[in-house]
Amino acid sequence: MTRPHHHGEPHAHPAARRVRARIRTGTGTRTRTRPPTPFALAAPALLAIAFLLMPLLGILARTEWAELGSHLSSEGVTEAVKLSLLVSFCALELSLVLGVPLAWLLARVSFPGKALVRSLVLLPMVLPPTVGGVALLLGFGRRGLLGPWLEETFGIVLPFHTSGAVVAATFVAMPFLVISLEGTLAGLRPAYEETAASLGAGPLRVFCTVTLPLVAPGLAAGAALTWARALGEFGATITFAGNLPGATQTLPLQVYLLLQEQPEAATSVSLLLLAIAMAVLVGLRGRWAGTGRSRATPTPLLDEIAPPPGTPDPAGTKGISNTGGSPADGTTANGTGAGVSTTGDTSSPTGAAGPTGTGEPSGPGGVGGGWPLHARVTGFTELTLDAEPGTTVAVVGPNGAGKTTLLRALLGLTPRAHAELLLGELPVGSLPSHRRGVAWVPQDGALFPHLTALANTAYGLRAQGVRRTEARRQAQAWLTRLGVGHLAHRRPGQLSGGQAGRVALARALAGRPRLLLLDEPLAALDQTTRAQVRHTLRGHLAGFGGVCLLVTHDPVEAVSLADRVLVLEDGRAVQDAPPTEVTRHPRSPWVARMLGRNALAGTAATDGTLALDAGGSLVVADPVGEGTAVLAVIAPEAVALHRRRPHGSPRNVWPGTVREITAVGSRLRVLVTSANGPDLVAEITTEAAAELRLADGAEVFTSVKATEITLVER
Ligand SMILES: Nc1ncnc2c1ncn2[C@@H]1O[C@H](COP(=O)(O)OP(=O)(O)OP(=O)(O)O)[C@@H](O)[C@H]1O
Repeated sequence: MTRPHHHGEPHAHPAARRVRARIRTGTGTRTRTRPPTPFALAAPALLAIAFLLMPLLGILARTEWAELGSHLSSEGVTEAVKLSLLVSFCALELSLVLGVPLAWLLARVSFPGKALVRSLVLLPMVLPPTVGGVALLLGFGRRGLLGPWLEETFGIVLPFHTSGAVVAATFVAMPFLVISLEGTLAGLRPAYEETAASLGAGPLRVFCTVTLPLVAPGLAAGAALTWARALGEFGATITFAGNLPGATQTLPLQVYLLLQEQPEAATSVSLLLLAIAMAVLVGLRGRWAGTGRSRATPTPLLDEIAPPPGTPDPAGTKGISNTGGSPADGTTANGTGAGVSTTGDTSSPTGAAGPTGTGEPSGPGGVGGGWPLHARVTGFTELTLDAEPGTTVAVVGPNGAGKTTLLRALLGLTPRAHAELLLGELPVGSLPSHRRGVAWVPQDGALFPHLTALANTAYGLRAQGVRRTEARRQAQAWLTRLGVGHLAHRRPGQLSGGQAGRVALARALAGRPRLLLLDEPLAALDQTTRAQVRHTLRGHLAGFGGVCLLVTHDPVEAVSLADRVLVLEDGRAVQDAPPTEVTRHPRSPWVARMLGRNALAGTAATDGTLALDAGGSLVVADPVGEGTAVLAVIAPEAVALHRRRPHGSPRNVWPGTVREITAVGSRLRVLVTSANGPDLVAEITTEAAAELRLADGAEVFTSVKATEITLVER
């Protein structure tokens, strides 16, 4: 073998060996040769490391280890330690109280001057702390802007008081918390919070039960860093709060003092602060600035099979993950509440109780007790939609047609379209999303990763004020009904995609919505599984008493699950009809093709033929009025293929080339493109294909009988 080998060459240059990186891959470890590091970069980089290391080594070298104990236990130092702990923890608390809402504001709310506010947050990080101290004096000092008012109204004098040290430490340390948390919040998938709102949770509840637990690891990292920074604060403290033993003389100030009187003791205290700072940094391992790290990997919805090996951990358990958060149970907040309210409530989705009034999962025909839908949507998507209770409407259309925009408009989650929405007698279009009673199951389910399947399912009921035990009982019943009752205590990360999908559906239905929005519930499934799950889903939808809108790209799903198919194109409804009607008379080339039909757009000509928009003409059996714009729909089975030009009755015949052959069950679909005629898909038997010796690139003729062409007015 002549290939140069990389392992263990006896004569390889050591430097060359050094620059080889071992790369871990899914299948093992392989070596790759990196370009050598330029000396001009490596040398100053090493110098920088030495520069940073030297002072630390200095402390270690000069520490009198034998005296360390006595230095650290001296009265002044222990007093300073206590004070430092008090000040740093108070500063952390204040930073949390003020900084968490500020981070949320920066991450979630658009307002003018946001960039300026962000700069203001960052300012204490770059400002010399002594300048910060001066600024604090001028703001909160006795002769500052706010100082006299604080003193007169509350009797608070910050300088020379421990509270002053807390203010100084908060001023310099809080930015670390805000920046860290803002990054984590910005990386959180909005689907979790949006789904929580669609289940009836108000913004504060969503923040406390979904947002905070999901960003807990990022928050903890930011808090640790903030605390460490507050503990080490010196410049602003001494300038603003003074150096008063027992009141404001914290550890860093003590170090400064000791340096003049007792340098060895100063070294010992410095070592203590250094050890604490190092411990915090090692504990965080660079996690604090982790923008976007708290993303949980979405799980495919309604997938019956386990995710394939190598699928990223759905719980997002690596790095700063969502699962590391405190297990805030979505069912613990909120007190007694309204329970299941019934009539007259125009603002709460709890009006949608089941006919039994118990909110118990009911059999087919009864979850919502019947909520007809009337929606008038304006904006990017423009349409009017009316549907009787229990109707499932499949929303189909090409990419970018406005399907998601329609769903988000009905949820009140997009400024791009507005929906006047009437559910039963209730106008909900002007209500915030959590008060509409519109449940949404996004494509990946968006189960809250920090809650069990049971708590996920109970979430909507709890948000609507149902008591904890009752909510859990109903949630368990829903899970059981959807065949996942035995998985109630598992977290989403421990569920297969299909199981997670069922839980997501149970969660949406348990919240007793008046309108159910499903976004491609079967998209992630393989064909066989899809058929099984479609059957199950049909059963569950039959039991839903509201209207269900189901976005799909799958024609079989649209036709088999829905009572109506709404075809969207460019934000407009081009057809809204029962599946049989859409299949027989598709009103747009796109939907015809989606349903496996050939669709040729054209205009009726004087001689009874059809002038095709793409060029050429078509002989039809039943001509329509001259000038009428129509769509000629041709089933693939009606397209015949020939090796030689067919003779005989007047037929539509075009020469073409075979471009693609795909198997559909036991038959073959053949795409034939033509320079002088339309591109057509023909469906033929495998025997016929063999007889014609069809292969990619084969020259053939396509023919269509005039009687096989259905004309649909456009
Ligand atoms: N936030 C946004 N700002 C501006 N344009 C947007 C925004 N979201 C979507 N669009 C645009 O609006 C149109 C409709 O988008 P929408 O997501 O509703 O389509 P869709 O039918 O759901 O498509 P797909 O099948 O690809 O999911 C697209 O042209 C899209 O580029």
